[in-house]
Amino acid sequence: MDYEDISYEVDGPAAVLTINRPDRMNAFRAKTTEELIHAFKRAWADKSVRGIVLTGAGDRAFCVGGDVKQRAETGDYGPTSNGLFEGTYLQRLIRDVPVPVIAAVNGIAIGGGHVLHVICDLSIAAEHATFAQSGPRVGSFDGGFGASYLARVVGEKRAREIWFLLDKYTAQDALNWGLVNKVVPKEELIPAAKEWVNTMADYSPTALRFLKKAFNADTEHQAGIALLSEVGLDTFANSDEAMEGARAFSEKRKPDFAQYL
Ligand SMILES: CC(C)(COP(=O)(O)OP(=O)(O)OC[C@H]1O[C@@H](n2cnc3c(N)ncnc32)[C@H](O)[C@@H]1OP(=O)(O)O)[C@@H](O)C(=O)NCCC(=O)NCCSC(=O)CCC(=O)c1ccccc1C(=O)O
Repeated sequence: MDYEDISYEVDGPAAVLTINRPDRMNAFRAKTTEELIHAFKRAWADKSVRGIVLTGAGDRAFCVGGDVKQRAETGDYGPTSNGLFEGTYLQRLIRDVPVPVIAAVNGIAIGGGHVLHVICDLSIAAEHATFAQSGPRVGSFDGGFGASYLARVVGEKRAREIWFLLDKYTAQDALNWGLVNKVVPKEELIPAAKEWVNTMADYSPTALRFLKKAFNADTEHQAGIALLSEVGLDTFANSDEAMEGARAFSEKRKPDFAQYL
C-alpha cells in the first residue's frame, strides 16, 4: 500500500509511524486510519520490529482527532478502499499488536488524537505538548477506551473533568497525573522514544508479549463497551445536534446546543 496520510520507517528495532497531515494538524480522516491499520500490521509482521513509535508530523500537533472539517462537509470521514471508517478497530489494534507501542506526543493531542496516545502502552511528551478532549464541543464522544480506560489511567474524577470541562492541560500536568511516562525537550522526543525501544529490544520478546496481554486482559471488557460506543456514535454523528458541533467548528463560531435540550 502506498501511504498518503502517514509515513512509515524502520530504524533498527523501532518502527516509526507518523501521521502526516500538518495542514489539518494531523487530524485523521478514514483514509488515515486505514493507512495506520496497514502500518501497524506491517510492523507486527516484521520480526525485526521490537517496538512501535506513533507520532505526528511537525511540532504543532500529535493528532487533533477526527477531521472535523471533512465531517462538516460530507457528514463522514471520507472514502477508504473497503468503504469503512475503522477508528475503533485502530484502537483495538494498538492494544493487540504484540510489541509495545509508544506515543511520542510532539504537540497537541486532542479528541480522538488524545485517545490514541492514552491507548498506547507508553507515552512520552515534548515539553510543549498539550492534552485535551473536545467531543462535546464538536458533537462527538468516545464512550469506549476514551472514557473508561482514561479513567483507569488518571482516575475517575480527573477523567470526568477532562471530558466535562474540555480544558487543555500541559505536559507537566500529564506527567503529574500519570497520563504520560516522561517529558523531554522537543528535539529529544523521537530519540528518547527510540531509546526505549532499544532498551526493550534487549529483553525477552515472549516475556514482553505476555506482559502486554496480561495488562490488556484486565481492561478487555472495555473493548465491548467501545463497540457499543461506536454504534452510539454512528447513530449520533449525523444528528442535527452533532452536525451543529462540526459545522460550528468549521465556521469558527460557538456551537448553539441549547436547542437540543
Ligand atoms: C487543535 C486546536 C485546539 C488548535 O487550536 P489553534 O492552535 O487555535 O489552531 P486553529 O486555528 O484552531 O487550527 C489550525 C488549523 O487546523 C485546523 N484543525 C484543527 N483541528 C482540526 C480537526 N480536528 N479537523 C480538521 N481541521 C482541524 C483548523 O480548522 C485550522 O485550519 P485553518 O484552515 O487554518 O482555519 C483547535 O483547532 C481544535 O480545538 N480543534 C478541534 C479538535 C477536535 O475537536 N477534534 C475532533 C474531536 S472528535 C473526534 O476526534 C472523533 C473521534 C472519532 O472519530 C472516533 C475515534 C475512535 C473511534 C471511533 C470514532 C468515531 O466513530 O467517531
